[in-house]
Amino acid sequence: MLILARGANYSHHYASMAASFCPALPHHLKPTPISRFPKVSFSFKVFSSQTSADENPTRVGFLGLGIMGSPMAHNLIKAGCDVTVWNRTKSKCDPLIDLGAKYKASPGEVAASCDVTFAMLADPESAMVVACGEQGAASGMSPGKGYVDISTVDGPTSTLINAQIKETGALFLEAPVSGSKKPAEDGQLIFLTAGDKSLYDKVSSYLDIMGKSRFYLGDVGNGAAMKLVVNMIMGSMMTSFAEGLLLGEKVGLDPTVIVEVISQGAISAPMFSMKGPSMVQSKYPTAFPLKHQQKDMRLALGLAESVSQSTPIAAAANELYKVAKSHGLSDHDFSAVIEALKVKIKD
Ligand SMILES: NC(=O)C1=CN([C@@H]2O[C@H](COP(=O)(O)OP(=O)(O)OC[C@H]3O[C@@H](n4cnc5c(N)ncnc54)[C@H](OP(=O)(O)O)[C@@H]3O)[C@@H](O)[C@H]2O)C=CC1
Ligand SMILES: O=CCCC(=O)O
Repeated sequence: MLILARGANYSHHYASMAASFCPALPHHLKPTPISRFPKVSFSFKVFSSQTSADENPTRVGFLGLGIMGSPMAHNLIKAGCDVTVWNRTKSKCDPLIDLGAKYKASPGEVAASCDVTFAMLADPESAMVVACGEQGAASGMSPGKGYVDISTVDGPTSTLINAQIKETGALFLEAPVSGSKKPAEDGQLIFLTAGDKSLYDKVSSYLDIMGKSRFYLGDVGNGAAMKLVVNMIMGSMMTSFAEGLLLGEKVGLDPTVIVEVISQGAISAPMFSMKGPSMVQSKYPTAFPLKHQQKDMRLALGLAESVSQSTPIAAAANELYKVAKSHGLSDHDFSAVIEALKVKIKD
């Protein structure tokens, strides 16, 4: 029997379910008060009252162990899941192997040895090659298995990967996340999923280990679109914030006070409060690399183009990210875009 429930009301039930097949759930994943989950959610969380440990996948693959993938895989291992990892740069697997993860030498071998495989890759190109390239995950897929791509990519890329995975008889779910390095470490990500509903149901307990909420959005492409819309807004907000800080400073205001004033008013946002103090000191410790934010602006502009939607603010913001990249700031946090506005034009 399927039970449909508003997310907030059934958090205890979810944690119990996760606990049922990931025995060593850490304290924060044990059944918790409902305050851990959003009070209002426009999505329904869906689960089956008949779900049991036996019906759930028990061997989990994880491909791509960068800033996000490493802590996400770490949380699965900490929760007692049977995790097999792969990363292009093998050394990034070592800390997880030390924690008990298994290792395979290619995405295809991971997929062949696991029931469900998650992938967290940099961009459309790497997501494609890891899923569909030689020795890619698709080469190890077969009926009964599932592939969950968490990377931020565009809808057309996701659709191509879906088609390749489906040809093997396996299921596909796109599941990009909102939330950055710290939420990934804390298991507080927001999953924006679309694709095979039965795979969504099958992996929901894993999503609940890595995240605080999840949305099922229907057909493949909707998760990617939601993620790109959110990140387009975020990228434009950051450039606007940077402009304001620099303008304020130039007219003699203390930028630290500007950050404080903003934090108390209608435009307060966690992003401004978290990143503002370090931006004021021209420090950009990387949580979300600037090159990925620029990639997301580019993909969002492509999405807008595909439906003839005007997005002039995002287009202008994208130019600043491009300038910042050309100044060698790709691997800094995306808040380093402020440096693009400090660049002096030579006489
Ligand atoms: N950081 C953040 O705050 C967030 C990021 N995202 C999105 O998540 C994804 C991952 O982000 P993040 O972890 O920050 O990025 P990182 O740059 O830290 O990690 C990228 C991963 O992709 C792998 N990779 C890159 N190119 C290739 C390739 N050609 N073949 C195989 N593997 C490749 C890297 O392997 P290697 O280690 O060998 O380089 C690494 O595992 C991106 O799509 C990003 O937009 C989403 C939400 C938040
Ligand atoms: O894609 C990156 C998102 C970063 C965030 O949501 O803080």
